[in-house]
Amino acid sequence: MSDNRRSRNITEGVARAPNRSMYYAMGYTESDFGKPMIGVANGHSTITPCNSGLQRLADAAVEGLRAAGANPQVFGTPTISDGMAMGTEGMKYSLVSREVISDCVETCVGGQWMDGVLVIGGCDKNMPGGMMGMLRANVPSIYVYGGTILPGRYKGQDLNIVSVFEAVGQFSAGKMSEEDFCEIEKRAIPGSGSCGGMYTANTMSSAFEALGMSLPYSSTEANVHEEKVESTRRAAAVLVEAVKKDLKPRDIVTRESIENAVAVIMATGGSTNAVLHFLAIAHAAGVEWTIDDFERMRKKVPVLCNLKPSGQYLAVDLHRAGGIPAVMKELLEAGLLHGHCMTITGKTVAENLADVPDLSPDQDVIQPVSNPIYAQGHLAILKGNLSPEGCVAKITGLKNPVITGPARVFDDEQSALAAIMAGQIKAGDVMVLRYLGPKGGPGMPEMLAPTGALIGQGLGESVGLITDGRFSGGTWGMVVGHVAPEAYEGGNIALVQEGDAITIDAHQLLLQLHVGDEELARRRAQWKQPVPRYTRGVLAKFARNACSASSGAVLDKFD
Ligand SMILES: CC[C@H](C)C(=O)C(=O)O
Ligand SMILES: [Mg+2]
Repeated sequence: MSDNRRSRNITEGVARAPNRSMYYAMGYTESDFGKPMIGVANGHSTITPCNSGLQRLADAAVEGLRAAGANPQVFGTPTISDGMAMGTEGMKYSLVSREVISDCVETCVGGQWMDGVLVIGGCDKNMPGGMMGMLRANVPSIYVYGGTILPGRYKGQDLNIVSVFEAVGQFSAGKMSEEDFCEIEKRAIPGSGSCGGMYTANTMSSAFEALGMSLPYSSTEANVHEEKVESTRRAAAVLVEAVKKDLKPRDIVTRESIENAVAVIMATGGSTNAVLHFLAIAHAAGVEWTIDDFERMRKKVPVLCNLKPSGQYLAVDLHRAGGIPAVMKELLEAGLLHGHCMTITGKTVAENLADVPDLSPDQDVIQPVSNPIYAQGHLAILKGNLSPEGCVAKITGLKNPVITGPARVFDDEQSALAAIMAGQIKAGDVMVLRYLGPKGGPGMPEMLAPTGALIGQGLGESVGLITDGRFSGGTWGMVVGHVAPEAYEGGNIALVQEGDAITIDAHQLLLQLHVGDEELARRRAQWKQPVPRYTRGVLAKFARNACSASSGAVLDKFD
């Protein structure tokens, strides 16, 4: 703690008297100035069930920091709810909130000259935003995930948020009664906690545990369970030890620990958003990492976990089966993790995993590496004339891994969803949803509403969908996101016309528009960049400063 704000020596200490006086107003006593000042970034919010159960975790963090001899300084971080914003104009603020949260953490830690920070978050963007802020501030930090939600129940079936999105398609296709549709809506979300499948929130929390920035087992605990409160108290004590050792985030987040995180993302079948967020996290950490690194990792890491959206189980089932340590132990023993990487516990990955038991034969959530669900990872980077910078698709478990079909072009999400609901999209079509990228959306919204409706209508395996927007972690099927360059920047996706033939090829990792270069040149000569949808405020700032999705859609990429 090289901070003369707390020293009493007569030269530096005197000048800091006004700073210290402010602390006395907060109940500090003179002896407190010898203790570390540690921030608690509290994501509690009654905006969404993902964050409505965080206050008791913030309280536990404060108790744990005080008990470990530190001064806790609580500040708030905002959130929006992806589930509530999905399919509305509000979803354009989702990725923007990642930047707002990272700026908030960086600003408070830097502005208050904190010695460490414990960040608590729940909904999707809270995790990457918090991690980016911790890496920019680079004081000893720990991430505390708010915890996953328990399943809802109806007619003997587990329910979660994606059940409702898919019910929209089922009901619109006449495959579900109105009574069932209404009951599923009311029962799917039983209380506080983040969306229960291996969707974006659980993907990022699990990845942070593998990265070494969260406590072992903590990423799959349920928000409502007491163990979540207990692990938060432990996280506070671990952080105070890290402050004493000056163990900083950039000592932990390295190219090799990011490989560990991506290996776990592949093994658990995680969200496509992890590609965008880990490009941004690597940028914040100053670590060299490109979109092609995901393809390198996909080829060598198998899918081991049977988890929703395309699998059977939820994060609470993964926790019961051994959690992320059980997955990491399988990968480490197969030589697919770097065991020497340092973690926030002060131990290496291998040391943290030393006492993890073997997989129980009584569970079928986690497969051994010797008998994986899929031999290679599911998150693939596709390229071709529609996305020369690379784009993202989940390619495992597809009945039709190659589709060539006529383009059905939409310049906004709402008209695409309306066409699906009206039965105007047929098997074999390739939907093109564009002007939804970081700049064009703006804000690169997630497309769970149309992809969920396609699944519900039974078209998930026969209709392709490509977009310069993003997908929710609940999306699966023949879908390709993060197409770059985006339409607003004049990418070839902007030149697609209704009926053009498009191929999505999961074997060749190809996204190709079958239109000749001369015709494309003719169309480009006639193309004009549309007027920006927002000219003031956060969406205008994001649109002006966001870089390509193929580099993480960050706002501070100036090189
Ligand atoms: C499942 C949907 C969830 C709300 C989400 O947005 C994500 O996982 O990205
Ligand atoms: Mg989301």
